[in-house]
Amino acid sequence: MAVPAGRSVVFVTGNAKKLEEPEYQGEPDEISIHKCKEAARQVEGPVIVEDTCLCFKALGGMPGPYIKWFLDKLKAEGLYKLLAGFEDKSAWALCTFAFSAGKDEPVQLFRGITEGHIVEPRGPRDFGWDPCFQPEGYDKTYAELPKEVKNTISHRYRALAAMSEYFSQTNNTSPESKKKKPQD
Ligand SMILES: O=c1nc[nH]c2c1ncn2[C@H]1C[C@H](O)[C@@H](COP(=O)(O)OP(=O)(O)OP(=O)(O)O)O1
Ligand SMILES: [Mg+2]
Repeated sequence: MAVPAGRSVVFVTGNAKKLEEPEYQGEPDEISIHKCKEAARQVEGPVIVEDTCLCFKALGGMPGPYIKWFLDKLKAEGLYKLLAGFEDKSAWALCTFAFSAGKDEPVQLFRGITEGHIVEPRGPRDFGWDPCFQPEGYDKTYAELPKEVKNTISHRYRALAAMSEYFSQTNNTSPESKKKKPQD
């Protein structure tokens, strides 16, 4: 039976988790902005959120922000197999930090990208898609690289560096921090 024109359909559930569950969809920037605004609204104060995408060149950037669900269903092996029909195995990891000083304040984005290739999974399975991502210039996957190395080249490190650069500049321009700045 059709829904009469102009009437909306009410989703009835006693389970709040079902309403919370859907993750935002869209372009990575949009998702981060939305996620950050929602967090600032709920926290009613300054917030930082982060979103990570894994983008396959041959698939026009997909799975991108949907990587969590692809990984959940396909595991690292399946992500590699997804590219079986393509010669181009290149990919990039994108990390976006989003900061807002509070609800009704603008959202500032900080991005970090690491280029690489999708390979047959190698190394420990303790973090997400690390076993199937091999960063450019290395013959090891993120999972095989020591954490100290991953942490100097990763998408997240680069986004974090951009964010700390922003905050150090902001602090340097405030009169308070100028006073505290050590003499050089
Ligand atoms: O460096 C990484 N190396 C390997 N895997 C990674 C990395 N960073 C995130 N990941 C995984 C976690 C999740 O399966 C997906 C991103 O999803 P993403 O929405 O950003 O994270 P999430 O939903 O787990 O946490 P949040 O509550 O902050 O959204 O990629
Ligand atoms: Mg998420």
